[in-house]
Amino acid sequence: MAASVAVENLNPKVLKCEYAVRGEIVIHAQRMQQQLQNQPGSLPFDEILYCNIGNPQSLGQQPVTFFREVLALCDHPCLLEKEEIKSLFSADAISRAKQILATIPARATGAYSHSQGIKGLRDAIAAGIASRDGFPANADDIFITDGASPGVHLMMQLLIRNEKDGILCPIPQYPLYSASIALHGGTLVPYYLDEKTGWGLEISDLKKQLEDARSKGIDVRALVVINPGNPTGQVLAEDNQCDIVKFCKNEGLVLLADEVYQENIYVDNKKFNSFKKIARSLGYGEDDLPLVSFQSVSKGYYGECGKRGGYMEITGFSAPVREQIYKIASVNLCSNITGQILASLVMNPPKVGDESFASYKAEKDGILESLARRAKALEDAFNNLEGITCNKAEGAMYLFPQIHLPQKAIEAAKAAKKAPDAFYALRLLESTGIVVVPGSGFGQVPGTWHIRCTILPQEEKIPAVITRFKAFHEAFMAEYRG
Ligand SMILES: Cc1ncc(COP(=O)(O)O)c(CN[C@@H]2CONC2=O)c1O
Repeated sequence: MAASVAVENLNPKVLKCEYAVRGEIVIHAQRMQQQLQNQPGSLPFDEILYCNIGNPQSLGQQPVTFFREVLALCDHPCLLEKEEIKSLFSADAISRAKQILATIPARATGAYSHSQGIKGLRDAIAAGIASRDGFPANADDIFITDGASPGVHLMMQLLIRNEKDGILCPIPQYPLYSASIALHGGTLVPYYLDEKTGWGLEISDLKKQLEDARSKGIDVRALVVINPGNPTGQVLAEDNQCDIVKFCKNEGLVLLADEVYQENIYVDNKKFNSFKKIARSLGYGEDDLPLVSFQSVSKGYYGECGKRGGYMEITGFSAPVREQIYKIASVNLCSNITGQILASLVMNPPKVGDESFASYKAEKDGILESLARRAKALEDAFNNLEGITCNKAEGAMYLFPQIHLPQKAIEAAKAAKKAPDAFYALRLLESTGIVVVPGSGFGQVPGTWHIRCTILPQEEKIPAVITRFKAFHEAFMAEYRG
């Protein structure tokens, strides 16, 4: 009997969806990793180096002690009754855990919570936002989510009615956006970041792309901005942000501000400004601009990807629309409580004077300073190689070098039925065990080819990554030089 379920009879939106961060190169790497385990010594390297995904703790980064102390105590509250607890946990972690448990009905982290998240934790998140921005934030505007991803999907589900609804997205973009737009049957309206100006965003290009889409009957609903950028690593200048906010207000667009890398800033001449702060600084209030700000516990210096925590702050929507957003959130009942607690902690870390502040700050600074050194070392290494140009990683966790491939390599890729950058990434993997994502997985100016490489291998491994990469690249270019 023919299979009742086959690719041919699946939802075409699922078939259209792509997510390169865990695509064909990574699948091939996992097969090679299995081979290394079964047949040690059978490949020209002894380990696979996953530089494809922003997953810091999988590459050895340690979690922040204070956050984990609080999580442990919240998940096993009877520990708090034991006398020896004082010798095992810091006093401020103990008091923070008690404070958090007091906001959880029945002190039960195993119970469903409010569909937006536990009110006391949303209060803490709102207080953290207000402290960061210098403008008020409201707990009722916060939806705590299982990472930023579900928040993005929820907003695409809300805004996209059919393929005539468009979402303006940066190119290169983080493929959650193209995947979610495809899954919800909408249209991605691209705006190109300018590699020559450090991935700058030109309002004139936004306007041109918007008008072009509208001329084709596309109802453009929203503008996605990823700041700091993934895969591009740029941090937007404040005046550029002001122009973006004004553009959205003037064009009647929802601003979807992806700010998951807000703590990952590596250059002294840039700082993170939330779009909420920019909008309020321009005098725009609730009635001027629908703005959704996404945050996550997966990035920053905490890197708690697997705990699945984050939030979206929703402002500028009418009460009836907010009710619809709440309704969608309630279908999933609630996000996981560990992620909720962690989201409140990253927005309210230890302060000066707290017992844990010194150790917390040492851990935080140590991680961020090391990330900055790794970013610089890899950027310099890429720029010292023939046929590679690489913009600075001002923030986030990635470098996105352009590979100027010889024509012969492009022809070889064509013969292999692969995009040139995927062909290059596969050869890199097979030769060195280094896993990167081809630029075609993020979108790029036609005729340019890139790879995305994380800055996450532990610092002591970076020289080996550079050595291996350099040897491969020089051999590859020699093989295909015209
Ligand atoms: C810009 C951006 N937004 C949202 C997310 C989703 O994060 P969470 O759902 O975990 O909160 C990521 C994850 N970064 C992916 C995952 O690792 N590498 C990446 O490019 C991201 O880079």
